Amino acid sequence: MDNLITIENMKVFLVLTICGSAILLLLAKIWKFFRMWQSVSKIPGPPGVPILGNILEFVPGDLAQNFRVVKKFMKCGRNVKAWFGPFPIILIYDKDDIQKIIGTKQAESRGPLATKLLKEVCLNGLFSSEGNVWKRHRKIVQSTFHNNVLKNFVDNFSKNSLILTERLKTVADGESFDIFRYIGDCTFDVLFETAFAYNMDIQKGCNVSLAKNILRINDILTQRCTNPWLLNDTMFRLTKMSKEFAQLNSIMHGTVAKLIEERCNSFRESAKGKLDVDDADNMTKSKPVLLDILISDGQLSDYDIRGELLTALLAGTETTATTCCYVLCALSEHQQVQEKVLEEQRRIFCKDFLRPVAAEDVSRMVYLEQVIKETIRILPPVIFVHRQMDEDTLLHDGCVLPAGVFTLIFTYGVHRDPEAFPDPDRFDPERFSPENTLGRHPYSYIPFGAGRRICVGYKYALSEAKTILSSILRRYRVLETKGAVSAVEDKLQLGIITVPKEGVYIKLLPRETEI
Ligand code: HEM
Repeated sequence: MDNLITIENMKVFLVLTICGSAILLLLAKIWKFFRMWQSVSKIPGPPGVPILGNILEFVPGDLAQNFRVVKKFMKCGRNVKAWFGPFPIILIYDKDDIQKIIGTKQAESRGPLATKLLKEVCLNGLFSSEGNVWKRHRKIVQSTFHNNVLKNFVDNFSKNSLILTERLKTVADGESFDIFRYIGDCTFDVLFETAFAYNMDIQKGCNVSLAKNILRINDILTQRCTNPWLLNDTMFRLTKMSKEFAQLNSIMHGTVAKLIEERCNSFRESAKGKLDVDDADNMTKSKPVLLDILISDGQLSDYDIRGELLTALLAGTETTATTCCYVLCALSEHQQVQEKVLEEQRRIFCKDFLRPVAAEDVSRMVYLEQVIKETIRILPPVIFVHRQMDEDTLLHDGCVLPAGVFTLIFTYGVHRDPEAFPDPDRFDPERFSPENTLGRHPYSYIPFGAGRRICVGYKYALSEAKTILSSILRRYRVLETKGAVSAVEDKLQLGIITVPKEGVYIKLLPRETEI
């Protein structure tokens, strides 16, 4: 009997303990949510409806409309909150707060959501890794983008740009056409050659489906990132897109793994030693591609190398193509700027005006670089830099950004700050002249992000964009289109990359036909 009572008591005790712990856990969660809610509520934001918050303002699938909605939110303050049901999103535009958020050591994390979404494609690549894995990879990958390596790539940028200018002959008749398709193919060929030493020849009509796959993967990732329902794995698995994504991803991984294996075998057979990127002479002689340096470094497994190169494919093709398209669009509206770019090109190329771009030419294209910088101030190819803080952060207005909250630094808004850029809607490349750049707040211009996770490929991107644009502009004149920039701006998409779904339309004429 005594035993029975003890067992009964034990059962009751156990049930009470479990229930008590569950209640305590629930109370702790409610308390944490309440504290977060209290802090977030003090941040200005658009009025929402009870429970759903601002979710109804967004139209699923209409990324251009959603971009307009976020632009409207900017009117609420320098930092803005929006509620997606019980989940807040904080949009940060204030440059001092950005400095606190991405300029600090604890701001290395893009958070679990972004990491999870990108991991399937990018594995442990820089985009989707965190903590010590990211630190180790960043050091290695950064060395592959050394100046001694990049300067060898200009010949490749130039070779592919010349193929591009040949292709443009068929459409340069003064009629409007979508330039994105042409430049996009060029940036794919460039990346496959400079990363894998593999000639995809997408511009010549080969492997076109591979390029399409990569664009579609980016597109599906964008849809998931911007549609709260699709962020959930179970909901996503119920869609047709999920199967398509798995199929495309597996094809892309298979192709990239094969390219890596082939290059690894030939590299290891040739028994080349470790490539020292600081040794300029050796780099000029051996002309390594990104993959060679990763293999020779020996610290990353083939699996990790695959992740890094897939990341480069995703991060470094559409972004650079978009940049070039936006510049051509800006030049179509600002003819006097186009003329000034051409004057610089005449000074650099003189009598041999149509020769290929060489590495030394790129650093002399100072005004073209100003034009690129001003274009991606007004039309940034990547509009968000995403972070999730480990600790609470005090913002400039006394509000608190709670740890763990989904935080988006809205590049588009940052670049329209009249304190840093007076009359911010006006296109003026002089803003980036050496004198005018002096003293500007370091976090007021962030097309490539900032801080420890700043874009690892930004010098590569600028050098490639200058080569492509120089090759086009010396052969073709971009015809005037009034209001071209605002037409593109109106169709920018709220996605990973902003390029309008319908493309970027310009009109070209060969320069030799000009009177
Ligand atoms: C104009 C073209 C480009 C733009 C506008 C751009 C923009 C960006 C931005 C905004 C970020 C996020 C930075 C942050 O979180 O602070 C980023 C990250 C990154 N970009 Fe780029 N990018 C461009 C070209 C490239 C190219 C050509 C490559 C490589 C070939 C590349 C590779 C990467 C990688 C690997 C990261 C992740 C860095 C990390 O988390 O450590 N990007 N880029």
